[in-house]
Amino acid sequence: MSRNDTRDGSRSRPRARMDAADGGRRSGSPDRPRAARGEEGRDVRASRGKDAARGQTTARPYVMAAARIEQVRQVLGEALQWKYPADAVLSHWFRAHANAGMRDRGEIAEAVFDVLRHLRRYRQFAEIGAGSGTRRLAVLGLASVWPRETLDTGLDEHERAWLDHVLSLSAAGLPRAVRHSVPDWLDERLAALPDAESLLQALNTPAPLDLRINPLKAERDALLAAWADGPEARWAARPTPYSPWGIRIQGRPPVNRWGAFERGEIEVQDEGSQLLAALVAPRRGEMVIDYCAGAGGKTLLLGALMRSTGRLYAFDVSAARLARAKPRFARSGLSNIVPVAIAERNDQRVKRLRGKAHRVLVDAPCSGLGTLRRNPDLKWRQHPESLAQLRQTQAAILRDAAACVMPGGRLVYASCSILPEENELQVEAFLAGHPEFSLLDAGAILADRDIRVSLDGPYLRLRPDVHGTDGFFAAVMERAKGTPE
Ligand SMILES: C[S@@+](CC[C@H](N)C(=O)[O-])C[C@H]1O[C@@H](n2cnc3c(N)ncnc32)[C@H](O)[C@@H]1O
Repeated sequence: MSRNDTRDGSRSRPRARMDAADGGRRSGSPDRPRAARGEEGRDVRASRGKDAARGQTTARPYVMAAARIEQVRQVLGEALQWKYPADAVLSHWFRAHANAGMRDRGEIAEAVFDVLRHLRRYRQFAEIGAGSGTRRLAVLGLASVWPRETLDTGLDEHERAWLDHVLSLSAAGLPRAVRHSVPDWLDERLAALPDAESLLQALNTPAPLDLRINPLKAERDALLAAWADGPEARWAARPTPYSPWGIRIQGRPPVNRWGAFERGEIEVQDEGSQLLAALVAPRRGEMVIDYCAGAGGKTLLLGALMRSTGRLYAFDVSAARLARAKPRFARSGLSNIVPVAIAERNDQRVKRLRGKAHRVLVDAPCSGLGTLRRNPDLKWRQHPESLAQLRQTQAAILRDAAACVMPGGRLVYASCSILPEENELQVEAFLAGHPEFSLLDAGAILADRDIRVSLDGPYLRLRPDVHGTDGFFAAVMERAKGTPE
């Protein structure tokens, strides 16, 4: 990892969550690197549950628990500097510690992400007590991963007393921003949303792993039936509630080593992202532009919905991200995708497509705050100034992308943010300046595909507490027929 590069491709301090949308960002191209998600190992939580159910504790010698606390402390020491996304820090650490086994990686990643999720509350706890605060954070993170008996073997008697004390404290009396561990500026914004408390709680709960079948190569029921009789059965795969292509599994299996993944029959993708492609509703033979294609998460489903016909441009300013999409495109069997690395403004290839596309998707670079279940560090890495910068970028991209839509064609603006300033307010400002576009009802478009999502108004607004997906927003706009390009 170069010291100047962040996951979102920006330099130095991250400005945006560029690719947060798919359960994986970094999650195929999962949301988070495999190692960081602990995918290579057993499911730590499931395994812990089994131990607990048997009334056993995992007998690890002192040296093992002490070493693990130190490992988590080291990773936290780097991650809490906020120079890089947490998953990049973990990947880097794992590369430097190649002897760390699969279970080690899973436990370290889980403890680190737990700390990032509850950082503000844990920091209050860590203030009480002596010694390294980062070590105490590591202990709190591991307390969510290990049985207490195991953890105690790595602690001295003062630490044990401290842990007894902080674990006995009730969070009920704490201010909401501390209780749910969010910065004040974010708490203020989220407070303006309906049911803020339940949203905050859901954003702090780790997400399940969502997969998507490739409709060109697989059929969901057949795949689920095959898995029910195979080694995959332990992951309790089941259909997602809304997406006709989605499969939800419990735990973190090494999906990218499964035959179905290698054959291009499945991808990792949050159900919300899948619904977004359904909303674009591309048809066979059309010309479609995925304007911010990134590593191709949505492009893949769009291409499959077009049955690999027509032309699907995958644009992005980041050639590196498009390069990461190429193996996914190859696995998928799609032959209608044309990846193009474009310039940020005034790109000649974009200009040549003025007024020509049936559908244009803008999956905008955004704060990614709808994906906090998977990327809890984003709430500490974003700030009001970075949001202001993002808003300008989003508005500029929307304007440029809109010019490519043909009269009678559709423009879909989407983000994996839950903040109105990146969503509804962007769309309203765009519509105010572009009277040739009008808003369509997202729920009705999904209903045409037999996807029934309860929505309040014309937008697709998904929330983890209501829909069980990451937080997503999308607006569908249609360009009036007969309007000049
Ligand atoms: C949210 S991510 C896209 C995720 C992707 N659609 C997926 O499903 O995997 C936003 C993307 O916008 C790209 N981007 C940023 N500025 C852009 C611009 N001016 N034009 C096109 N793409 C841009 C970023 O490089 C990033 O890959």
